[in-house]
Amino acid sequence: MTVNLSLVLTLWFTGFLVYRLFFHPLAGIPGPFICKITGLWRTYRYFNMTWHDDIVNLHRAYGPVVRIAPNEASIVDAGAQKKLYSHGSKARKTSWYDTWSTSVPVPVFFSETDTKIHGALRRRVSAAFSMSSILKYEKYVQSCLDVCYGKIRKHAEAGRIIDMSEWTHMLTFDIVGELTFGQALGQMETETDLDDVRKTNTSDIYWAGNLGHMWLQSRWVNNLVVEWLNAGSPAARFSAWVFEKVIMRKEGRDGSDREDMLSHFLKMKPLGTNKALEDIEVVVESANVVGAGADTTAIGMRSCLYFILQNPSVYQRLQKEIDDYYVSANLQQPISFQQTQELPYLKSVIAEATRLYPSIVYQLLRHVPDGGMEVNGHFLPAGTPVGMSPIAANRDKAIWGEDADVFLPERWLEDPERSTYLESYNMTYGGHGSRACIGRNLALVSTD
Ligand code: HEM
Repeated sequence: MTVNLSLVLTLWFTGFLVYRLFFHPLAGIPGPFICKITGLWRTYRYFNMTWHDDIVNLHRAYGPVVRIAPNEASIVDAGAQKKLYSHGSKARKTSWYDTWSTSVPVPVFFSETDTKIHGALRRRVSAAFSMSSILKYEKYVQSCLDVCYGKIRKHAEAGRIIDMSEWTHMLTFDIVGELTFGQALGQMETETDLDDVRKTNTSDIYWAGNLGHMWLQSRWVNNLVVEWLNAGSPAARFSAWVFEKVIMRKEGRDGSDREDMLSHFLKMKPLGTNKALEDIEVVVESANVVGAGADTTAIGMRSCLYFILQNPSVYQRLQKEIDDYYVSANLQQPISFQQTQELPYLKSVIAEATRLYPSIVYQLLRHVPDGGMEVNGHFLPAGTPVGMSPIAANRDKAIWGEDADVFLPERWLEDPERSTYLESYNMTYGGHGSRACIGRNLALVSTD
């Protein structure tokens, strides 16, 4: 009996290996041997936080289509990019995104895979993210910048070392606080991680993102046992923090009397026709802004600072462009976002820095749409999970040229046609389709 069982298991395992290696629909796609057998290598690299290098190296080694797990291919290809991430794309998000929804009993528009429901969810909040809405809030962004500069100046004058990674993080959390809840989150004022909101949010993103490919996904960390042992899982603590803010606003206890994103969310129409808007729907949307907007924008700012400080000539040219503008416009107050749009070099430095180090580097997973897709001679059947990593796409030499890895703001200034072409392939904000970043305007106003 024991012999028979081990024989059956051996035969099953051999058949399983032979299928994955030779007969699977993705068998002909190149990639590391281990990835043809298991997805654990990719998941390990996600956890290891080296994916930004791994995925670029994989494409350099294996070409535009790489099998990164038995059932998953990574792509960098101009045609595929348009099919997956531009307007009118029929490609749906995969169940990897469920990892962001597990603790919430209502649809979340970041992770919703049904295109109709996603469209309705996105439409009801899109006005709050439009450029005209964000520009109405610009004075609150500026007030955060004033606090930031004032504090940094004081530390600099006292000869202290300033950790700009920390300051950009505090700054962007305060900005999203101003815009979402009508008040800064006290990060810069106290120079601490007040309420542990940054730590909780970072930990939530780390676990949810990395557990997305695993069975049970983020339930490994968002469950009653973890909550009991740890006074709340990261997601539960983060939601509870947002929930408290929503309830305080509803009960008039938060002291805010101005229009902000939360007031927009409280006026949203519920999705079901004869239902009342539930508090949890408002919590989800508010959490989206803080969760998806603060960390990403801080990373964008760090990318810009990194390249400016690494390149003294860029620093000098930028300084001159800004100084000249102040003189020619006889500007007495801080430059506004719309005025920064008249500074081509500044815009190109930001575009180039965030191209090379985009804030999100994981695979933006989609199912291949009906009819399948041909990429670089490989046929990918309909339904196959495929994805592009913004960093791999943004360093694709076929689009960006042999100098794709070089920081070259001038590439955006060569001629307007070339710059429009490059922007149409820029994946920093997830492409240009219906699932691209809704917070891009806020990110730009904060960074510029
Ligand atoms: C530099 C800053 C930012 C970058 C680089 C960035 C990048 C991205 C990317 C790549 C996606 C696509 C994700 C995917 O397909 O899996 C995305 C989606 C999204 N972003 Fe951003 N983001 C930034 C700032 C923000 C801000 C400030 C907010 C909120 C105020 C925000 C809210 C969202 C939301 C809600 C989605 C989901 C959109 C949907 O599925 O329809 N992001 N972002």
